[in-house]
Amino acid sequence: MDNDVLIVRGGLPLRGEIRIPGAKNLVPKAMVAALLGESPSRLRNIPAVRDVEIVTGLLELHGVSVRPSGMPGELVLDPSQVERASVDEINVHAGSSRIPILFCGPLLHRLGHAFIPDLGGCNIGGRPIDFHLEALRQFGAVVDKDPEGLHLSAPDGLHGTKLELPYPSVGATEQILLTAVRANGVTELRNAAIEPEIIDLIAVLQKMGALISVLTDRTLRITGVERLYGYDHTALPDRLEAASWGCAALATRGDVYVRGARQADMMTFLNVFRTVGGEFEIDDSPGGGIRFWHPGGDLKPIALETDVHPGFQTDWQQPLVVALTQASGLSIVHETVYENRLGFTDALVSMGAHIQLYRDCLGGTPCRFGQRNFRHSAVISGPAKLHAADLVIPDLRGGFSHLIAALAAEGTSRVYGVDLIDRGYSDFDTKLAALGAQAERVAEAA
Ligand SMILES: CC(=O)N[C@H]1[C@@H](OP(=O)(O)OP(=O)(O)OC[C@H]2O[C@@H](n3ccc(=O)[nH]c3=O)[C@H](O)[C@@H]2O)O[C@H](CO)[C@@H](O)[C@@H]1O
Ligand SMILES: C=C(OP(=O)(O)O)C(=O)O
Repeated sequence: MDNDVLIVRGGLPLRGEIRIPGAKNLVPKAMVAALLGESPSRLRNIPAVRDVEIVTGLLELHGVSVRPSGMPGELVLDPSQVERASVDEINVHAGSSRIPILFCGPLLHRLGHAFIPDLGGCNIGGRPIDFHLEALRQFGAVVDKDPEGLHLSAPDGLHGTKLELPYPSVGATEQILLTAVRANGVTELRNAAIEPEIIDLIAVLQKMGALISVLTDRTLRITGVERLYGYDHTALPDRLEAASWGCAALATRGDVYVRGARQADMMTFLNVFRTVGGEFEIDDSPGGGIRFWHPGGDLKPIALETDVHPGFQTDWQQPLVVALTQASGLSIVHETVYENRLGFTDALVSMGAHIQLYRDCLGGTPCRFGQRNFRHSAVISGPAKLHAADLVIPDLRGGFSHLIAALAAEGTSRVYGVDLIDRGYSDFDTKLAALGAQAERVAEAA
C-alpha cells in the first residue's frame, strides 16, 4: 500500500518473538542468477519485500516464469523461454530498485543485448555505477546511455579479464560475478566485497556449475564455464533486519527473540551491541535465533565507524543510532560507506535527541568523504527523553529508525511514508503487533 501512515503510541517496551526471512540483499540477486541457468531454480526463504516483486516483474518481462512452489516462502524460476522485453515495459520499473543493474551480464549472455532502466534504492549518497560500467567494458560490453536508460551489447562476446575495484563495492562485485561465470576464460577480481550475501551468491552460482575461488586479500578468481544449470537454495537470513529488531529492543528497553538470526553473520554487530550494554543469547539449535534485550540500568556510549565486511555494516548504523540516543554520555559515529546517511537524525533531534553532525572524519580512519563537505560524522549525547512527533520517512533504514524512535518516545507519533519500510522489512506491522507495539497502519487521506 502506498502513502500509508503508521500511528504509533510509544513508550512501551517491545517484548516477544518474531521470525526473520531470507536476506533482501541476497534473494533478488539469486533470482537474477536464475537467468543464467538452463534449467529451473528453486529458492527458499523468500521475504515479502518490494525488491522481490520488482525483480519478479523484470524476470517475467524477459520470459522467465516465476511461480510459488506451493511451499511457504519458496519460488521456482524457469528460464527456458528467455526473450527480449520492450524498453517501455522495462521502464515501468525505472527508479524502483538497485537490482536492475545486475541484469547486465545475464542478459548479455542469454540475449546478446540488455536494456537497464534508471536505478532506484535508498537516497543515501550519489550511488554512482561507474565501477559496474568500467568492469562490463573490460569484459567486452559496449555501453550506450540515452535518456531512456542503458543499452548494452557484446558484439565480440564477453571474455574474462583482470579487474581491481577502487572500493570493495557490493553491487560491482555481484555484477562481476554474474558476468564472469559464463565469460570466456578466467577473471581475477581484486578488492572484491566479501559480505555474507556475496558469499551466499557465490554458493548459488557454485550450485549452478560455476567455478569461483575466494582467495585471501579480497581476491576472487572465476573460470568461465559454457553452461550453467538451475539451483536449489535456501537464502541466508536477513542479518540487517535481525539487527534492526535488536536495536528496537534496546531503544525501547524491551526483549525480542529474533528467530532465524544467525550469529556467524552478525559477530561485529553483536560485539557492538554488548559494548553498548545490550544483552543477547544465541540459540543455535535448528530453527533457533538470537534473543536481544535491555538488561536495565544505563547503556554505555561508543565510538563506531561503519565499514565494509567484516566491519560494522552501514545498514546497521541508522537503527543503532536511535539506541545510542539512550546511552549515558557521548557516542561518535563515523559513516564511511555512504556520504549522506545521517540526514535521518534531523527527525530524531526534533523528538528531543541531542545529535550534532560534522563534515570531518570523526574516527580513526580518514575516509573518502573527509574534506568534501559531507556531514558524515555524528556526535550523540544521551540519554535523551524522546517525545512523539510527526515523521516523514526518508529511506529504508532511516525509516525503520524513525519507527524505533516513535516506539521509544512518550506520546503518539504519526509516521508518514511507511511503504518505504516495505522495501526491506516483510510484514513489519504484523511483527510490531506480535511484539506488543501499539501501531496502527492507515491509508493517508488524499
Ligand atoms: C541491494 C543491496 O544489496 N544493497 C546493499 C549494497 O548496496 P550497493 O551494492 O549499491 O552498495 P556498494 O557497496 O556498491 O556501495 C558502496 C560505496 O561504493 C560506491 N560505489 C559503488 C559502485 C560504483 O560503481 N561506484 C561507487 O563509487 C558507492 O557510492 C558507495 O559509497 O551494499 C551496501 C553496502 O553494504 C548496502 O548498504 C546496501 O544495502
Ligand atoms: C541501502 C539499502 O538498500 P538499497 O541498496 O536497496 O537501496 C539498505 O538495504 O539499507
